[in-house]
Amino acid sequence: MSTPTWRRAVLKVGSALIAPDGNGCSAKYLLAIARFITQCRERGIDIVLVSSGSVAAGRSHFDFSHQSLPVALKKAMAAVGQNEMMSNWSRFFDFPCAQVLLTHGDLGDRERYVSIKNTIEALLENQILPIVNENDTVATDAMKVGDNDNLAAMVATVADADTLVICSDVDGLYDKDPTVFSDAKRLPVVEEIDDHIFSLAGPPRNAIATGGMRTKVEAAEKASSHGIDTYIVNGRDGDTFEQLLRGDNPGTLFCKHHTPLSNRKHWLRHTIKAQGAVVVDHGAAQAVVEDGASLLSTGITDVEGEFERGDAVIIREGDKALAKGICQYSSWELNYLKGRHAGTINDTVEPGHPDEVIHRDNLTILEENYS
Ligand SMILES: Nc1ncnc2c1ncn2[C@@H]1O[C@H](COP(=O)(O)OP(=O)(O)O)[C@@H](O)[C@H]1O
Ligand SMILES: N[C@@H](CCC(=O)OP(=O)(O)O)C(=O)O
Repeated sequence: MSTPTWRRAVLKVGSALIAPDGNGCSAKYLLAIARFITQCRERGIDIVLVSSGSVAAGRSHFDFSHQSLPVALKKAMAAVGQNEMMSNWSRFFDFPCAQVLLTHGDLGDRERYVSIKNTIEALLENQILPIVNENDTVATDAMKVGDNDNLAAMVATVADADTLVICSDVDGLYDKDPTVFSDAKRLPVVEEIDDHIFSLAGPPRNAIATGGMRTKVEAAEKASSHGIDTYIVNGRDGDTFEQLLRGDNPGTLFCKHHTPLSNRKHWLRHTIKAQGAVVVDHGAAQAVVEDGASLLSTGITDVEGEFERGDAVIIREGDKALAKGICQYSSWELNYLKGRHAGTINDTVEPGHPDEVIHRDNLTILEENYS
């Protein structure tokens, strides 16, 4: 029996595969995907499924035909459709499925992140298939991921997967949108995701889809920097899964980085959202980026936005975002402390509170080519 060399994979299935006609739940493409999931499990590969389709599944219960959906109605569709999407999946498996609904707010909070990690681990240990979606009912603009490609990459990180497979309605990333240009060519392998790769990725053409190719490349960037190989494949073509099971690449493979970021640095960089910024002078910028130092109050020239102790902020020099980290002081405290000598902090704000505004262990560099 041939086997891909995966240990644990996250499989993302887009709305177009759940509801090829734009609403309801169909078995048309899911049968082959479910078979693939079962075959992977039989080969000892753990699978976590990230499934879109709750809005499309719930759409048929509402008398609404306009193109643009009011937010409350979309959430209502997701609430009723989530149930149907879950039972649609369950009927293909003779093992139990678990519903896991997440928001960016959950993944961005370290305590909840660890709780999600432990829950997924416990489900997998007990041969239960976790089926993840965004919790659309509660997700607001401030706390949502917004698309399931990026959510799948975050789930791959939290689940400690080595492979992410994004199943869509195209064969992979092309040099231009193949649904518009008949001469578009597929890129079988992407070694490095740079601005050129992002420039190829366009929006979706399908009214029920959310992200298009752009969010898939964003997901691949998040995953590969965590040491996770990412495939974009065509979930409409049953042969895709035969090829994957043989260890072949039927779509586009985005290769993992060989020196991935640690779990914590990756979470800081790709999961937690910055609530504000601290602007620093040249000396502080050099110390943080080149010498790996913590950020002290002396080098801070300005504070932007309102944030609490423990929030993530961007460290900027002028317009350049240099780093992101967890700030040990609130914005109002920093407005008082900026430019002051670090040694005075304990006395002026709170005795015993650390001198570092952002400790180097809680900081990730965004601008590697600083000079
Ligand atoms: N360079 C590209 N290569 C492939 N597809 C592209 C590209 N640019 C834009 N697209 C569009 O992205 C779509 C896939 O994204 P989307 O519709 O959001 O799928 P899903 O519902 O699976 O998330 C394709 O059908 C295609 O129209
Ligand atoms: N959470 C939404 C899915 C959002 C989404 O990213 O959809 P898609 O672009 O089809 O993967 C739903 O279940 O309908």
